[in-house]
Amino acid sequence: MNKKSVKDVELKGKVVFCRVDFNVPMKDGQITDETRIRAAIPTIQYLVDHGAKVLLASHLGRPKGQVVEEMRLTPVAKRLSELLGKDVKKVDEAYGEAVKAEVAKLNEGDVLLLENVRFYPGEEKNDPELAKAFAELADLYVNDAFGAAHRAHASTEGIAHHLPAVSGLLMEKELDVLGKALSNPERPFTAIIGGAKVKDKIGVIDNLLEKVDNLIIGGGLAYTFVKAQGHEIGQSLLEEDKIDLAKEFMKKAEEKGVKFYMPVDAVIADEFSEDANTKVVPIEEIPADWQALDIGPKTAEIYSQVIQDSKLVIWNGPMGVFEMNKFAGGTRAVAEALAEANDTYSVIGGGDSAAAVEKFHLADRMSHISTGGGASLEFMEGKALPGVVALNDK
Ligand SMILES: Nc1ncnc2c1ncn2[C@@H]1O[C@H](COP(=O)(O)OP(=O)(O)O)[C@@H](O)[C@H]1O
Ligand SMILES: O=C(OP(=O)(O)O)[C@H](O)COP(=O)(O)O
Repeated sequence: MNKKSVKDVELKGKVVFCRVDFNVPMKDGQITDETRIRAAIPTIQYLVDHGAKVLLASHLGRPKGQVVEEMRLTPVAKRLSELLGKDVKKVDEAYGEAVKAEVAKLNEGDVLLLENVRFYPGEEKNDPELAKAFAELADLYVNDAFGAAHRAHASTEGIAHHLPAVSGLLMEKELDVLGKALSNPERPFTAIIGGAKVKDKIGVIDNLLEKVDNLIIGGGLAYTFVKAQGHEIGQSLLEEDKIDLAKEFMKKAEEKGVKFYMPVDAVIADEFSEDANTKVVPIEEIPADWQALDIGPKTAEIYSQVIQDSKLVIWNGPMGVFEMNKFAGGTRAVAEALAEANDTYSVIGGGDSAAAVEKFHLADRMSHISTGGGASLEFMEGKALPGVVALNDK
């Protein structure tokens, strides 16, 4: 990588504003998957070992510029403290006089976690004033938040214009591994796109159609495409204003010779709940008051076969609502197919996809689990990541 990293700069005695991605899944105040916290440890430990005073900043969820009690980073500070084996103090703000006072008390090797940066409206707007306020806390900026590197926000991009700015070790590793996989992809090259962030991912598909041999669609995303094919989808997830775009993608796939795989059957439910009544139906037979919450077994079989026949697979987004056992079958089938495909280089991206693989105890059988979903997709599309571009060149 042509960007400076923590290894290229003097750290001793420096106050370091280190942006990490602690956007972990939570349920009832408990962290349900700590992959992203663990992934940030090497950089934090490196900073500690080299005598820096470490300020950690992250977002959690999408609080939209307001304080949302359930999105405080307090549970993360507690878990981080256990993982690091040292006290991690947490403040309830992310900049300002009170925070400065805490920073002034730090000794070399101390770690202080700031509050969720998305509690401030300026964060996502990349407000230069907020970026300056963050920068005023520190001597050096380290970006280790690969998962948020595709966002040009005050703590991921703006701040880098006010301080010396370098990458963390996780950021460096992600860019290295993904870059190598993509520079000359082995073929057949397959992308599997699922999950629920329809708006974010639908644009990515356009670019992927230029690169891949097979494109597999699953998860909540799929039903906008199913609707575009002319089928009724009942209460399933739908992005109404993306139906025309979905049609265009299917046409483009055909023109480019990209094989486009969509669900042929689905597990449907009469409500969004673990206790729902469920059945498996062909994709064109979803009743009006039911919703599709997983791909069906026939679809899972077809997808597994495509995976077996691929040399490189990038997977982003679960095939169904895997958090509920009744709707985990499709995601499990895809994960197992990847685990069993010994000749296939598998790259898993996205917090939820990583959590799913972890849940099925298949994590160590994947070639690379990226901490970034949207970020890894944008990188693989060949887009510049603003959080990386803003760092100092070597
Ligand atoms: N058919 C579906 N309907 C509604 N939600 C779904 C469906 N399939 C998957 N999901 C949800 O998508 C979420 C993950 O979406 P997303 O954040 O886009 O993935 P990732 O974090 O892997 O990038 C999961 O919480 C899952 O429950
Ligand atoms: O979870 C994240 O993205 P991902 O679900 O695409 O992996 C990152 O923390 C970025 O979060 P955002 O998509 O709310 O900007």
